[in-house]
Amino acid sequence: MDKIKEHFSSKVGEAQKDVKDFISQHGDEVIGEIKVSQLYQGMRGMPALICETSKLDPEEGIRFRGYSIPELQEKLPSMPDGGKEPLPEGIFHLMLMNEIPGDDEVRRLSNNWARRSIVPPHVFKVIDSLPKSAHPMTQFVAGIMALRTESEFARAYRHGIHKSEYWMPTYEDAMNLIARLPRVAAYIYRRVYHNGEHIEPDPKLDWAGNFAHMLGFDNDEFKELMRLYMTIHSDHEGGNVSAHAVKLVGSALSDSYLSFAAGMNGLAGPLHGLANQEVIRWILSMRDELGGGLPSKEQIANYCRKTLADGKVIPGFGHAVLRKTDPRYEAQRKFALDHMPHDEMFLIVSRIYEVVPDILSATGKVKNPWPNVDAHSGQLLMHYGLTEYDFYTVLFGVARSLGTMANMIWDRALGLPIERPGSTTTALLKDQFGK
Ligand SMILES: CC(=O)SCCNC(=O)CCNC(=O)[C@H](O)C(C)(C)COP(=O)(O)OP(=O)(O)OC[C@H]1O[C@@H](n2cnc3c(N)ncnc32)[C@H](O)[C@@H]1OP(=O)(O)O
Ligand SMILES: O=C([O-])CC(=O)C(=O)O
Repeated sequence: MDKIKEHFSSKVGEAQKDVKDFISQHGDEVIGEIKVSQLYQGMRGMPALICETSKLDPEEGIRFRGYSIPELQEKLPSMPDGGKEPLPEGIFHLMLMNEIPGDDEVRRLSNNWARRSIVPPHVFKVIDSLPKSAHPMTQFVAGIMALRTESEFARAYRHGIHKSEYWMPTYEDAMNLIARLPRVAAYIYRRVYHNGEHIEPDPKLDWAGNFAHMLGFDNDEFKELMRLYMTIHSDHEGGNVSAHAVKLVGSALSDSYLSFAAGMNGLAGPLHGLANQEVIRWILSMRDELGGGLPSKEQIANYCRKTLADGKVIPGFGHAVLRKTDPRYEAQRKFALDHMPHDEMFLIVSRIYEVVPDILSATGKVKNPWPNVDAHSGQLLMHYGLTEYDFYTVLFGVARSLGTMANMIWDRALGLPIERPGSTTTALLKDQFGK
């Protein structure tokens, strides 16, 4: 057993007992009521899941195991040679172990993932069999499904593993998946946008630094951006579409590959992760229509009104839970202010921020007029030359493996059952409430 697994293993027994005792003491307490309207509104506001790794507060935004993003930027280890941004290895350790790691623990994770990172050749063949025009998320999901031949959980289950040990092969699958995703993602990027000129991994680099390297961006500032990007996109409590899909599919004891692919299919929807590519598409088409340059506030306002009149959403704004500017947006804005305050796209994104909330509020129906994480990420990537926005959601997907896989290991360790909520019909509800 590797040291990381041993460390996790030491936490399992106590956590199992803690949850069991808690349920036996408080299992009958009532935590809320459900309104009819919530059944028609995407179950908004109904606590229905356990997710230990992070919690979203509507006003404050995300906290990972209790820590806000600025706190993580201060407390999580960064690169030893003057790095400022948190290493994604650190947030994974925090989510899995519920402890802020030290430099040694983060280095151990980097090395562990580097050792696990070899992608079997058939995965590349599966990706190569798709047309290059297939959306990068289609290629990504195909690659993840092809990786499934390596599932240790599927193999162990077939051989009759005892249920108390499910978390062990799940840990192996989760760690292997996280280790291999950057290579799969970079392969897709180089295949589609750089004539298939692939770049070999550099196992001496950290996980995000190596990812940037394989994508073809060896500039140190871009690597720092990738570390921040991977950290802040890693998790957003349990109910968002991608995390919930991973959890739901995983609850049927589908392995990490099947479950993560399901989550990625959800992330590829334009109301969820794909919004980050839609933001850049929307800005570029606004700029084209206005003949280039920095649009005035009035021009942006007119373009927003036209978008709404056409029955479309303004991408990057609004949120199902948040009721203020997303702290992930703020972290990215700070990165832009520190590194590229005069970048034209940044100035456009900033001006959009000044205009859109009033326009969305004026509709009288949008519950949160403020920007979310997706309103900013594309601008930062564009600045460093990663301009192929159809690829952006793949980056988001690689990051989301950290939270969803930490959760999956815990779900198996706690022996959580198959998910099976009830459903009802409008006719039955009408009967219940006297028509
Ligand atoms: C990583 C992430 O997934 S972050 C979210 C990324 N998605 C986007 O940025 C897409 C744009 N935003 C949206 O579509 C929404 O705000 C969502 C999907 C994020 C949240 O949806 P909901 O919780 O249903 O939002 P809300 O309750 O405020 O919706 C009420 C109405 O306002 C509309 N609305 C919400 N946000 C927007 C927006 N940005 N532009 C236009 N209309 C909006 C909804 O479409 C809905 O209209 P309807 O009553 O005609 O159907
Ligand atoms: O929380 C949500 O519903 C969407 C979101 O911001 C995320 O998953 O990062």
